[in-house]
Amino acid sequence: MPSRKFADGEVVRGRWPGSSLYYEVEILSHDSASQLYTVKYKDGTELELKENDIKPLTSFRQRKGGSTSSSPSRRRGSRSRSRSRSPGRPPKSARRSASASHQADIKEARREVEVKLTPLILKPFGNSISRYNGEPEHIERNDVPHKNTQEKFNLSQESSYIATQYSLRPKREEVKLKEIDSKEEKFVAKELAVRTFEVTPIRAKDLEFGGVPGVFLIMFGLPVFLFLLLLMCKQKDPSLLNFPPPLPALYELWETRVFGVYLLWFLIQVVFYLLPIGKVVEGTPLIDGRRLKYRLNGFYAFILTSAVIGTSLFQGVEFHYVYSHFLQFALAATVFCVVLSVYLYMRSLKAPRNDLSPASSGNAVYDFFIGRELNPRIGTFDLKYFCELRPGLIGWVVINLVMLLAEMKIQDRAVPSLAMILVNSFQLLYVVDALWNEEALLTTMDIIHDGFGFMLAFGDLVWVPFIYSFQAFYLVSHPNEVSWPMASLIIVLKFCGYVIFRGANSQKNAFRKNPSDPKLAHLKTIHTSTGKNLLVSGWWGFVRHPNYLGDLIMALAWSLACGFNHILPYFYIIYFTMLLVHREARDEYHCKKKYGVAWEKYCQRVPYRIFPYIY
Ligand SMILES: NC(=O)c1ccc[n+]([C@@H]2O[C@H](COP(=O)([O-])OP(=O)(O)OC[C@H]3O[C@@H](n4cnc5c(N)ncnc54)[C@H](OP(=O)(O)O)[C@@H]3O)[C@@H](O)[C@H]2O)c1
Ligand SMILES: CC(C)CCC[C@@H](C)[C@H]1CC[C@H]2C3=C(CC[C@]12C)[C@@]1(C)CC[C@H](O)C(C)(C)[C@@H]1CC3
Repeated sequence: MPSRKFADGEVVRGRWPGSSLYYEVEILSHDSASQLYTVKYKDGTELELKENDIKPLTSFRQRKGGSTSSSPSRRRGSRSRSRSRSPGRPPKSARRSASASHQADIKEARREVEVKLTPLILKPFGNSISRYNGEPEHIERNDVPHKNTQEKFNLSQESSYIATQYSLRPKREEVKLKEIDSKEEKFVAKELAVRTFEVTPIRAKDLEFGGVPGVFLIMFGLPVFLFLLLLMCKQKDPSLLNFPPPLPALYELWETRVFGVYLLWFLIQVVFYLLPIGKVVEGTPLIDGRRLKYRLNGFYAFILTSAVIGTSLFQGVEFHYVYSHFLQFALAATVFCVVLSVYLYMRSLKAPRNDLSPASSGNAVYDFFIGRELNPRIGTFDLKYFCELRPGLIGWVVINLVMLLAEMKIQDRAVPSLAMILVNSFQLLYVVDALWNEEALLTTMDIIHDGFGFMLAFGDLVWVPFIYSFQAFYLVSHPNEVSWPMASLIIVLKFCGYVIFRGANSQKNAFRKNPSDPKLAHLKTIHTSTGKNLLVSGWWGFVRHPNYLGDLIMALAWSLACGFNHILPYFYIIYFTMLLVHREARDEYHCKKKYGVAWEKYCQRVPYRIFPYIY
């Protein structure tokens, strides 16, 4: 008898751990001692699978959807099909009485659900794009004309029949999980009944950020607020009780030369981004199953930028110009961002529907803000991805350096103050960490969910460089002498925050990359109907957003370095708390939609969102 059933190089279907879904995999090798196959999924993930969890491709193709098997797993599969078929379909009476156009809408809606859910079935990381909490393989597809899609459907239906558990959990947890599963099925059925037509047309959606009035206010209010804050900070006594300084007229702040310098900076970053160095990776699957490619060279861009800045300093380039024209630079960046946002909105009008962001609504003002197109690209140049990490984030570090030099010049110091050194090095660490872990950006809400519009353009290109450098800007004109014991406490605080922030982010990223990573074997998970599991121990069992907690602790350390004379340097932590609390609520909303009852279970087990025992 042969000791192995599948040969190296053979393409088969392998079960995705923790789920009953099968994906195409290639057999890489077989270990005769452990009887495990090493297989490679299409997204590059390599896992070890038991023979039982591997099926030949043919076994999927030959079977028909309407199996009559009476095995428990099959019974479950067929039950689910008939269950989900009815809620996904409008009631018969409604269908009979519906007008032709309504029928067309329904067909369109079904097609949409189909298109959105297809990648969920075939790609292990596919569910992040779904706005829909359902077991996709059970959706009725009678209206789908595409042969391949039908094939995929048969395949995925088949996959749901095979419910042998590839378990990463202790056996007793299985019973609990089955309970969750059955609750989820009911939840899914209910949700389907309510939402089949609601999820499809983007116009029938809840708007975030206070809807149209909210985003209108943000778009006009934030730039004004930014200039007020910078002007206040330049005052000798920047107390909040003082009357806010008058805003200068725009033409007084406009300098074409400054705008030229800003454009030059932007172009340098474009050139660095286009350099063919660094690994190319695939992002999460899009609505149509495509995966965009991204080159990870942010860290190289940072090294090259440092070399350019170092050389310019050595050549005697006057960096003080940036400090003395700081407001002019902020205006140049704002103008650039407005032009960019208009361009993004205009081009999005021609974008195919599949390329639109799940956050877009059909309302022009709202979409201008949130971004209509999900991944606007010029050729391979990804505008959102580029702006998120390059000109603004690296610009923030350069501005901090400008402030450090300005402090030495204005305060006539031979060396920068300890406070300035702390702020500069803490924030440098933060930016380098983001660039080093660039790949993690691909799974953030910004890349997966939000479009590229005014919100991210302004956030990335104006808010980050000019507000996140605010503490360094403050220290230039408001010196703060930090004692060494105080500095030590602040360093410890920053270190604790960093450990939590990095530990949580790395743990989640590693788990999402390879759920059966042996290093994570000690962690408990909750099964979800999407095939992806949720961590319920480790950092993610402490609070539901441990990475936000770490981020906030670090932010506090940055502010503390500026002393207690004014509240201005604490603006960042106040704003950041609001941003993350709001972001957490948005993420929670999306996760609830995605994971349904499993998410509720997670919330029960991990009751606090960000701050243990507080919130
Ligand atoms: N400095 C700033 O201004 C700023 C602003 C925003 C964010 N950040 C930082 O950026 C980093 C990324 O933040 P983010 O807002 O994109 O969100 P995030 O917390 O990294 O990601 C949220 C996603 O993680 C997954 N997830 C949630 N709970 C999980 C669990 N228990 N087990 C496994 N996966 C789970 C879910 O997605 P899936 O299940 O689909 O994978 C969820 O949508 C954070 O460290 C944050 O502090 C910084
Ligand atoms: C209305 C506006 C003021 C909202 C502005 C929000 C932006 C400032 C943030 C939205 C997403 C944020 C983000 C980072 C910085 C701030 C935002 C652009 C980030 C680049 C910071 C470093 C992290 O490591 C990160 C790369 C994960 C992160 C991504 C999200």
